[in-house]
Amino acid sequence: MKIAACQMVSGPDLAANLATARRLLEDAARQGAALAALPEYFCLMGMHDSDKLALAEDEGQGPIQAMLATAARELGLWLIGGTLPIKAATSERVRNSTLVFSPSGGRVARYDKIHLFAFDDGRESYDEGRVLEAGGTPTAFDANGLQVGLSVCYDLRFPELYRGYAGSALLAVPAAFTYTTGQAHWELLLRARAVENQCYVVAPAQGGRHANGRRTWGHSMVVDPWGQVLAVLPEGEGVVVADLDPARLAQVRQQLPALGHRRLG
Ligand SMILES: O=C(O)CCC(=O)C(=O)O
Repeated sequence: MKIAACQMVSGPDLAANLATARRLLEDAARQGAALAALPEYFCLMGMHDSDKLALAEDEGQGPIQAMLATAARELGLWLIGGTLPIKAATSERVRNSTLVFSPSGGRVARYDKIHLFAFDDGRESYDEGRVLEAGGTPTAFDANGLQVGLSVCYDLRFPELYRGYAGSALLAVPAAFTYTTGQAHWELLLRARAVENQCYVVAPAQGGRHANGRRTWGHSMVVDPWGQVLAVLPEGEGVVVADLDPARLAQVRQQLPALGHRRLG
C-alpha cells in the first residue's frame, strides 16, 4: 500500500489553503497512494491565534470537512485530514482535530490533539492552551486491515500515547513543528517512535515561511519499522510517497521480537 505525506506552507486564506490541499491530494493519488495525510492546520496558519476560533466548524458541517469528504471519495483515498479547528462542546475554545475519511467519503475517525504545545525561548513563544481545549482520547482506525494510530505534532514527545497503539502498522503525525524545535528533534523523535513500536510512521508537516512570520521545519517524511527514512521533503509544498509493505513489517517484528518482550505494561 502506497502512503503519502503532503507538505504545505499554509497562510491565512482558507480558500487558497483548501485549493492547495486538493491539488496535493490529486498528486498523491496520481502517484498511486491509497492513503494520504495532510499537515496540522492545513486549512489555516492565521495571523493571530484567534483566527482559529473564527474558522472553527461544528462537527460534521462546514467547507473544510466537505472538502475532505469530497477529496477522499473522488480520489479514492484513505484521507487523514491533518488538523482543523472544531468547536468545543462546552467551552469557547476549539479542539485541534484530525478527521479521517474512507475512500467512500465517510468519516471513520476523529482524534483531538491531546498534548498542547507551549514554548518560549525569549525569541519565539507559543501557548496553544490560550485557544485550544485538549482532547483526551487516543484513537486508531482500520484501513483495509491495517491499524493506524493517530496523533498530532507535540504529541510526538509523549511516547506513552504511541505505546497504546502498539501493534499498529502505521502511526500518523500531522504536524507544524517550529523551525527551532524541528531542527533539533523532529527526525529523532519520528524515528524513535517507529523503532520502539516497530511500525511505519507517516508525518506530513508545514514547511516554510508563513505569511504570519512564522517559520516551520517541514521535512515531511515516511519512516519504516527499522527506523529508516524512506522519503523526505525538506521545505516547500509537495508530496512524498513510500510503500507500506506488510511483509517488511512482519519481518522486522519476527527478527527482533521486542514488542513481545515488554515487561512493564
Ligand atoms: O514539539 C515541538 O517542538 C513542536 C510542537 C508544535 O509546533 C505544535 O504542537 O504545534
